[in-house]
Amino acid sequence: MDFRALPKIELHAHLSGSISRECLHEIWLQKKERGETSLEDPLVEMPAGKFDYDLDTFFPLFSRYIYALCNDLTSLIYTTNSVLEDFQADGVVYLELRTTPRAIPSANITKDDYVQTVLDCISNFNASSSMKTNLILSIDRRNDVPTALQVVDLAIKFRDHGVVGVDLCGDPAVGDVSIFQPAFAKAKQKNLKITIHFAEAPQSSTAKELWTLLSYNPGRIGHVIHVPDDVKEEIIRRKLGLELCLSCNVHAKMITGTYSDHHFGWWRETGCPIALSTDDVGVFGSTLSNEYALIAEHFNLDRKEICDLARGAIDTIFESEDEKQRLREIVWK
Ligand SMILES: CNc1ncnc2c1ncn2[C@@H]1O[C@H](COP(=O)(O)O)[C@@H](O)[C@H]1O
Repeated sequence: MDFRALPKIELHAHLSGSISRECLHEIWLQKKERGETSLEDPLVEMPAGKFDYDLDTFFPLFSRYIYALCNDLTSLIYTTNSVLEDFQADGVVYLELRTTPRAIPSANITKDDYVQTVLDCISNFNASSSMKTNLILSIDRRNDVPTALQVVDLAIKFRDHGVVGVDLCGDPAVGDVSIFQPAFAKAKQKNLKITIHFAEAPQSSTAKELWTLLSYNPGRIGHVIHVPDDVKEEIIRRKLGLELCLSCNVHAKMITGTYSDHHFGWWRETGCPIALSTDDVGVFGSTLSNEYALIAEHFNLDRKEICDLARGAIDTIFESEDEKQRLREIVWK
């Protein structure tokens, strides 16, 4: 089966984590030539073939390196366009990209400018391509309440310009998620969709945390690894959309075992819509077409089952019935 040609839906991709190493290298070369960076070459910092980032080494990669390199308007535009091109080249027909609004004071960029710039790239790309992209704004678990509310306010401000929802992401070892209640309540009240990183690591999977997150009424949840039985029952009862990221979970050792041990096998039987997703293709190196190939190989899915899986994700997109209909016509049966 040609997994690249298979029309696919990607619902869990972090913008900064989706930038290819080649793209980071190009940015670095340009800055180096202009004497604007003392950072190490991305191809040395993140060597080709190295994907074994775990949760301890993964998050600092952004705060210490990728954000330091992509720190002006030119690099934000260049990397966003490159990410969009990469998803389209991989056969993605509908993309929900997510990003954490980031102010870059050294370049005079506010969070508002950041979101506006990413949306401009998306809107230009949408106008000239068959792939449709929407944006989700992420709250980071490290945020305080005012910062989280600011993310929701930006999502409200830009909702008619391509923002469809808000996300909760970031290092699962950090933060108390119960403080975000006002932010998610406001998002819900304004009819924004909600997706949440859910039970990613044992320390972020206490009953208290998971029931608190479910009380925010997410339409989808991501990763969904360390889930106790009563919470599983509730997820199935609500038929929540599940964003499952196979290679990320294996490379980062977030699951025990390997591909064939992934909880995709368990959730598959539950009737919850599943969107196979890449999470951070720039870091973990597995495109969405490769994720489908891995699922087919390790769970023995035939062509019809793969097409059904790809089609199933349509039900859980944060978009209109018209867009769902467009996708139902182009995703293979
Ligand atoms: C293991 N998977 C994950 N779990 C939790 N948060 C993740 C993540 N992968 C990425 N991020 C979040 O997304 C940011 C980078 O993209 P943006 O700058 O927002 O575009 C990271 O800093 C992290 O907060």
